[in-house]
Amino acid sequence: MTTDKQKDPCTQALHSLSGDQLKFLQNLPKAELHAHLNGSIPLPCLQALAKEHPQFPPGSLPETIIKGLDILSKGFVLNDINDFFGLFPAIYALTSTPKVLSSVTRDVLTHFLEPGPDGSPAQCSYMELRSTPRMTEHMSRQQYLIAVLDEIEKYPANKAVLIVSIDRRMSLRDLTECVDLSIALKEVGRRIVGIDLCGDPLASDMNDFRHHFLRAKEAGLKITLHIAETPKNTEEDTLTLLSFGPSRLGHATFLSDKAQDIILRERIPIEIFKSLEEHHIQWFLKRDHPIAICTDDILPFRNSLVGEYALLMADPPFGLGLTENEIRRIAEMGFESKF
Ligand SMILES: CNc1ncnc2c1ncn2[C@@H]1O[C@H](COP(=O)(O)O)[C@@H](O)[C@H]1O
Repeated sequence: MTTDKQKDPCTQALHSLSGDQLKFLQNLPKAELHAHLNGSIPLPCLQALAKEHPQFPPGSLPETIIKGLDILSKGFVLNDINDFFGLFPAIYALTSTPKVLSSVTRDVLTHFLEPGPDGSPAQCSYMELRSTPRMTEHMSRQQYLIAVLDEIEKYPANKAVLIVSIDRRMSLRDLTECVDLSIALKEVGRRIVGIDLCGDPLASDMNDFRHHFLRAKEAGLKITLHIAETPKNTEEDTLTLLSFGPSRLGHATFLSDKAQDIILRERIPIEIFKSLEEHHIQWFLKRDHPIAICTDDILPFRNSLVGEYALLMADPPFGLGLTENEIRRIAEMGFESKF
């Protein structure tokens, strides 16, 4: 019988490595450029939070949270992107106050930037954490951003920075507020380096968002965009997003020839998650195009940055069987693509 754990591609790849190979990957300096805060909370931290949540005394957890935690603890399998977005209301119900948000931000930064509980080296030495400012009954979007920034800024600037995510499902009013806040906080010296576009890949007409992304760019913020994430994303949508002048792209999986030409010509680095998108990593590598290996959401996907690198190193069928030199070069590309 195979367990869920054995089926997970990162775990399989890690298990297939020799001790020396694992050590090489653990000690390799790595940058994490694409991790969503609420998708990156280590599962045990979220479970502990549900147990001792100030808002939910024992026995009073709402059904949606219980169900969401159950799916996350069994391991989520990505078949339909809408099932994926359906997981977040349960997580959000647990991270709706500034205090809890600070605590989960600390947990995420600890997971990535501090040595592991078994004494293994930190997953990475530089992290661009991203998150969508969320207004709840307990906090404004500004309070949200300040809670996250206060934790990030406990680390030196060469270790941790924030990218503000804009959700494609946002109203223009909320989008305006998020961009205004990002610019204002950057201007007073807070550590926001860029703006991201995320959320349901098919929502909204991106022509309506262009003006706000250009405003952010003019204020010195870099732009990264989730782009061509599903086969249903149209060429028109992809070309509209490319017209924003992004400095990096997330996923970029289902590209038309025209979009590919622009991305290759402008050498726009791609943030890649191999466990999800095995087929196209080789395509970019063959063309010597800059990529950055990232985790995206370790909470539902049960991956890790070292696990993603193990997928590069492990021999087929568990990985791509790349050499140490090739992997070292890929890790360097991550640092070269930082904001
Ligand atoms: C699988 N790939 C993906 N594609 C698009 N958007 C994604 C995503 N993974 C995560 N998010 C976005 O990040 C939010 C959670 O983190 P924050 O609340 O911002 O910290 C999700 O609600 C979703 O909008």
